[in-house]
Amino acid sequence: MAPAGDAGDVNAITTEGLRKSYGDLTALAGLTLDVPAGELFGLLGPNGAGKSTTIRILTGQLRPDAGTASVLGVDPVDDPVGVRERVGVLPEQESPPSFMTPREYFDFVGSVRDLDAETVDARVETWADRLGYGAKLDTMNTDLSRGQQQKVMITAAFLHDPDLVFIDEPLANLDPIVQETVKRVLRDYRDDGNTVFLSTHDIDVAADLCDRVGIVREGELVTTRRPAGLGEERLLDVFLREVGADTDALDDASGGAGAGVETGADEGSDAGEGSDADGATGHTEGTDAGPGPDTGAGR
Ligand SMILES: Nc1ncnc2c1ncn2[C@@H]1O[C@H](COP(=O)(O)OP(=O)(O)OP(=O)(O)O)[C@@H](O)[C@H]1O
Repeated sequence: MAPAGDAGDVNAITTEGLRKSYGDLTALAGLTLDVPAGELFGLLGPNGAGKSTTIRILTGQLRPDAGTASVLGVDPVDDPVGVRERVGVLPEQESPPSFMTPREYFDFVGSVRDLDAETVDARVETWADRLGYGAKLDTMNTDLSRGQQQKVMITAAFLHDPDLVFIDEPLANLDPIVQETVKRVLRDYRDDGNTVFLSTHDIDVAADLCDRVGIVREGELVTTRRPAGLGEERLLDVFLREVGADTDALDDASGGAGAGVETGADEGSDAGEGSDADGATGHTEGTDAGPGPDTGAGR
């Protein structure tokens, strides 16, 4: 774990002009962002906006076509293994291996992570207790519920005690009780001085959980906001405006709509037109009613 004093001192993640295309399809169109160490950051965007692509590049699974990135001071393009050694990763909808029990899976992860057996046992006990699935440690993974499998995957992502974790859609398909447990775990982890980078298309999750939210639209970061500092404005309103949503198509925007909305390419976004608070990151920083200007350089 990172020493508590490190929080906010440096950026855990920096990207500059990340671009990625799959054939003719542009998934990332120059994504620039900074995430300070010690922040619980959420990348929020509609389906297909480029969130998973961003995480895959930052975790060294995918090479960008252009642009630069630094993760805990390591370049994920030059040294993808170095990044993966330092961070925890929980991809969307990942399940533990069907032919193992959780305990066997953690032993496997521990050996890959070069952890001794005592350390693995102690950490597994702590995490299983914390997430409330200790009685299932020797049950086949296929016999676990979806929520229990997600808890196993969370434990695996945290097993080597990384300073930074990437989690793609952390609460998808989890019941409200498990969601609250996972939120608490992520907040506690942040409170210990570590960094969380999550992606979601769920505005309520982003608003409730994240210190700061970056809204991504068609492969570009169009604004960042601190949900706690929004005042009367709702993150939903900011999201709908920034992604250029066709609000006429929404039956009732105030009823939690927004996830999965279609983007209109040229409508309603002020991408790139607002004040650029830090001048260096090149993206629009939104009005921040929080403790100070949201420059992306501190919490
Ligand atoms: N391997 C691939 N080959 C071709 N196209 C891809 C590939 N991976 C992603 N894409 C496309 O790139 C775009 C961005 O995808 P990405 O998965 O990064 O979006 P996302 O914001 O994570 O979406 P979601 O919220 O639906 O998971 C989408 O249009 C997607 O169809």
